[in-house]
Formats: sequence, C-alpha cells, structure tokens
Amino acid sequence: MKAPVRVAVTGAAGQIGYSLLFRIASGDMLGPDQPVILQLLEVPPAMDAVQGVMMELDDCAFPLLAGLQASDQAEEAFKDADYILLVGAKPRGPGMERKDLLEANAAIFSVQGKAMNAVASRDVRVLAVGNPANTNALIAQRNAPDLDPRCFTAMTRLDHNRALAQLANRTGTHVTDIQKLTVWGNHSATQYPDISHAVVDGKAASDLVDQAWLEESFIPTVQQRGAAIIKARGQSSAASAASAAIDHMRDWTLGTPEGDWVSMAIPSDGSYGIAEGIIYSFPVRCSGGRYEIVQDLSIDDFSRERMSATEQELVEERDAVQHLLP
Ligand SMILES: NC(=O)C1=CN([C@@H]2O[C@H](COP(=O)(O)OP(=O)(O)OC[C@H]3O[C@@H](n4cnc5c(N)ncnc54)[C@H](O)[C@@H]3O)[C@@H](O)[C@H]2O)C=CC1
Ligand SMILES: O=C([O-])CC(=O)C(=O)O
Repeated sequence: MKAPVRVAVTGAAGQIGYSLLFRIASGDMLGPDQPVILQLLEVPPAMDAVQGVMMELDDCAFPLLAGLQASDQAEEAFKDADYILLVGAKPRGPGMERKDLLEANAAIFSVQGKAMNAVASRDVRVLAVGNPANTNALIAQRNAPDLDPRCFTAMTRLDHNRALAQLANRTGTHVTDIQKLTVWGNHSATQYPDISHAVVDGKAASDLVDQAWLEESFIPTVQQRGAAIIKARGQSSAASAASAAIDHMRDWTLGTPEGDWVSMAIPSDGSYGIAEGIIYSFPVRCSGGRYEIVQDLSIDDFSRERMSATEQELVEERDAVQHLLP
C-alpha cells in the first residue's frame, strides 16, 4: 500500500459531491492501492448535511479511506492537499448560460485560490468543476501565484465523454472503439467537439458520418447536453459530472491509454495559436503525472473557425473578471 494522499473536495454536500466522494473513497480515482484522506469544504449552512455525508462514508467501511474531515474554512480543507476538486459553486437553472454564473461564483474561486496558495501541497493538482469552470480555474490560478500555473485545470471531460457516446451511438460501435476525439475550448455552448482526427474501430470517423449529421446533430447535441439534462431532470447533471471528474483526475495522475488522448482545459501555452494564459480545452496525453498538449494536428478551416469562436468567448470571460485577476 502507498502512503495516503490528501484529496480536498469543495461543495461536498451538493449533488455532484454526493456522487463523487464515494467513488474517490472506493479507489476509482487514484487506484486500488492508493489510500486517501478526504478533506471536505462546505459553507456554514451546509455543515449539518456534510456531517450526514461523512456518516455515510464511514458506513461504507471503505478499505482505502484513511481519514475524513470537514471544515467551512478553505485554509483548513486545503491544508497539504495533493488534489483539490473545486465543485462548490452555484449551478445554473433553465434558460441560463454557464457564464451567467460568473458573477455569483467568481468570488469563491479567488478566495479559494488564495487559500490553496497558502496551504496546499506545492505539487497540488486542481480541477475546477464549478461553472463557468474554465474561467473559475483561471481566477483560482491567478490568486495562487506561488503554485505552478500548470497545476490548474478545468473540466471538459464530461463534454469529451458525451461526444464519445454520441459518436458510438451513431456508428453502432462502443465508446471503447473510439480514439482521438477532441473537445476544444470552453465548457460552454461554444465548445468544439472535433472528430476530424478520431478513429472508430480503426477507421477515420469522418468517413463514417456525414457532414450534415456532424453540423446539425453531433456538435449542437454535445454543446447543449448540459441544458438538455437540466430540462429533463430539473437539475444539472451530477452523476455524469462526478464520473468525468474521476476520469480527469485519474488520467492526469495515472496516464492516458496508449494511442489515445483526452480533453482537458489547461492553461494555453499558445499551441494552435490559442491566446496564451486562458484555460482552454486541448487534446492532451498524460504520463508520469504530467499532461502535454498533442501537437501538430492538422486544423482545417471548419475547425479553425470553431476553435477561434470558443477562444474568443474565453477571452471575453477573462476580461469580465479582470478585477479578480491580480
Ligand atoms: N464542468 C462541468 O462539466 C460541470 C460543472 N457543473 C457545475 O458544478 C457546480 C456544482 O454543481 P452541483 O453539485 O450540482 O450543485 P449543488 O448546488 O447541488 O452543490 C453545490 C454545493 O456547493 C456548496 N458551496 C457553495 N459555495 C461554496 C463555497 N464557497 N465553498 C464550499 N462549498 C460551497 C453549496 O453549499 C452546495 O452544497 C455548479 O457550478 C455546476 O454548474 C455541473 C455539471 C458539470
Ligand atoms: O449544464 C450545466 O449547467 C451543468 C454542466 O456544466 C453540464 O452538465 O455540462
């Protein structure tokens, strides 16, 4: 058995938290030989609810759960944290775009960025899930100047997984038959799910589906999936979001499968001409606990136009929160 690692989760009493914590504690995120200490953060009115979640975690008698604590103080919850999952934020309701949450949620991420700067492990891996996730990750990063900027990521894995499912359904295959799909840009309705390099059962995906399906069905369905779930369920996706967070952290830590890549929103280094510094979703390969952008993919005009539109939205979101970016 390895030594335990510390995993901090914010919004621990919320919908996503309720699906996420049990999977982290069971070993789905960091592997069956990695004990974890869970450090939960909630707001004061939710501390009773968190106590209930902790009782249930105890009641699971998870062999890998090496410690469990909760706090309403970020400095306590983030102390020495090796992993921080920033879930605690307001979700959107029907008729809203995710960026409508910027004002309500942005302040949370500046406060929490400062707290992790002060107390988290210097090798911490941070995932922003709370919306608008990319810009929230940027706010946390910029408020944590003593941490490596590359520690900060945002979640587009749910979009990636949604795109896999749509393409598998259309081609009569299984998600495990598909490789090299990419979601570019923002976790928003401008994101660009791109199949131009994807391979399905060894064949080019673009030879298996027609352009009309791509433009009129696949791209809008993936872009609007979050809204479709809110409409159907009356609440935003939770179990699938938790599952994607597990996938994101697992692959970042333990590596992406040979011959494939995943989508992660990470600080742009200017690759593919994307504005440096914004938290933009790229195709990445992970190994040895580090991610690298997959380079030298051909980008046609169709893709470029969509990659630029979602980049533009992220630049605008960044400009709207300048006052929170020291
Ligand atoms: N990136 C992605 O793919 C996805 C992101 N989301 C986002 O995740 C966030 C959480 O969603 P749900 O769990 O459904 O919401 P929820 O409302 O059920 O839970 C959020 C929890 O966060 C807590 N919270 C609020 N402010 C906090 C703070 N400052 N510190 C610690 N905890 C705090 C609340 O008390 C609440 O318990 C939302 O912003 C939602 O839009 C949801 C699905 C997918
Ligand atoms: O759509 C929302 O507001 C929740 C979310 O981010 C998603 O399901 O992708």
